[in-house]
Amino acid sequence: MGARISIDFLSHTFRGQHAPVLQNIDLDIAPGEQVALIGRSGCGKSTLLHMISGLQMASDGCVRINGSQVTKPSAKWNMMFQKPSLFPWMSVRQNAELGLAFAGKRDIALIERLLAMTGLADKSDARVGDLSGGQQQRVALARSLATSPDVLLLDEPFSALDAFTRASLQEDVARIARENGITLVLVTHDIDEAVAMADRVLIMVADPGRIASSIKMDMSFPRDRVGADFIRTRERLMRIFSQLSGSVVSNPADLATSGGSSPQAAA
Ligand SMILES: Nc1ncnc2c1ncn2[C@@H]1O[C@H](COP(=O)(O)OP(=O)(O)OP(=O)(O)O)[C@@H](O)[C@H]1O
Repeated sequence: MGARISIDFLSHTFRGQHAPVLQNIDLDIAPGEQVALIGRSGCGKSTLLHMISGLQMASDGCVRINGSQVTKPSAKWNMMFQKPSLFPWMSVRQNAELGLAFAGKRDIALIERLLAMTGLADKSDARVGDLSGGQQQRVALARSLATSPDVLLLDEPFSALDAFTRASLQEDVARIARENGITLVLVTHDIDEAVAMADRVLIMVADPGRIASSIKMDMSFPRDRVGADFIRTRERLMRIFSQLSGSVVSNPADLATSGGSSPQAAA
């Protein structure tokens, strides 16, 4: 079942630097909620995600998952990155089993179920090195799910994929997380991705990195990307984003470019 993530007045300054990269992040994410973090390049999204995962500790404040302070990574809150770190010479099944194997466990039936759930049933014995980028991301997803995580933390996991593969993975990950009650935090540059997957979108701004706006996505799942609700919501997000960053965002996938002055307002 999903976990509650509480972030209490978290601030961070990297060693050797004067200005904080993150300042006073105060955030509560409900169990099973799916949250997308969007913001210009360099505003601190990945740093915040790494702090939620326990890969990095904040200089002030803390992250708690189900009330316990996060001090190190855990198989209960799994990260997925843009590049899935898989063993290319091993089979899909062997890679999917790795998370469990590290925990000293084996559950063949579970792995078969996860491979079916992630659309890899007919690829179990294939060598991972022979798969496409999208299929490799599916293997990484199956491996992450094998330890029954409470939380999935996704750092631009689909950004290297073509548009069709990306859309199908976005739908599958959102559905699987929903069906299993997993809390999901997604870092993305892509407004469409945020609207397609999230219950709530958080807009981060830079200098110092902070959450400037929190917007609920009031739409049912699965989301119809060409429907009026989707298009209206995407335009509303782009408008809020443009106001906050002081520069026009005309393309839903163009937050990757840096720029925009330091915003003050919170929508
Ligand atoms: N280990 C580090 N030491 C010093 N500065 C760092 C370190 N890691 C990140 N930074 C700086 O912190 C800021 C935020 O980086 P971060 O990667 O969190 O941004 P981001 O919003 O995820 O960017 P992007 O969207 O481009 O991935 C950047 O200015 C970056 O240069």
